[in-house]
Amino acid sequence: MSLPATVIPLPQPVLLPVEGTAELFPVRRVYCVGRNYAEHAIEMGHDPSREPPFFFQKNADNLLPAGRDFPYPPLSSDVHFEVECVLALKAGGQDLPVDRALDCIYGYAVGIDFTRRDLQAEAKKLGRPWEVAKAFEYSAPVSPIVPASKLGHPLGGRIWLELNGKRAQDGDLNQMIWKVPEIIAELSKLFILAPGDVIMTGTPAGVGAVKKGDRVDCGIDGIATLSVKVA
Ligand SMILES: CC(=O)CC(=O)C(=O)O
Repeated sequence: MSLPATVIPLPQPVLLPVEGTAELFPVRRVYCVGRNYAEHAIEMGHDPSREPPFFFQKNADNLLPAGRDFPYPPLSSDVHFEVECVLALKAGGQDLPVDRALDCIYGYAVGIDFTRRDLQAEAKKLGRPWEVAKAFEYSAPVSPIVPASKLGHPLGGRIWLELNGKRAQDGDLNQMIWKVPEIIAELSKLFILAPGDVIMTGTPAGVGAVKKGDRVDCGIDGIATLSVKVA
């Protein structure tokens, strides 16, 4: 089928590499879970027993495929790393039951939710949205996606991040407050999920600032690793 003529060039699709194949994963939306690990909620000054996790979004074209440097963004002097387990969906729907949620997952990756913490603090103080802190250019480096057909659906696994070779974040996927099927079910109450959606599932404790020249290595044991230079 040929595409209709457009008045401006068509935006480029966002395509992520898939481990073990030359075929690519096309991205539709990027959802993120906030404060999904109790110790991270506490380090950010919140009580996880009183406030459940919540959602926010990044833009699809904020994803930065592996192998590229992360350019330090403008208008911030406090950019933080947050390592996360990333889900890539092959199916979606609305009001999905928890026991069908895993069927929606195409694969898993490790990613970083870079955050302009100073702008986030200001937004929180003023009751404003978080996009300026979260949804900026190149703010989400992500490893190649590993298909669940090869991996299965990991319930646990060490998730870690090293800054210049020193371990900063060290958690386990089994520490998530909302587990992966619950995240998908909760999100599908709010939005119609679809193939191509990507979900960043929250970060464990130990977040911290980067500066130009830093090297960030992160991974989820048994799933993927990712190395990013801050340029
Ligand atoms: C406090 C945050 O930046 C929220 C977030 O991204 C997370 O908890 O993960």
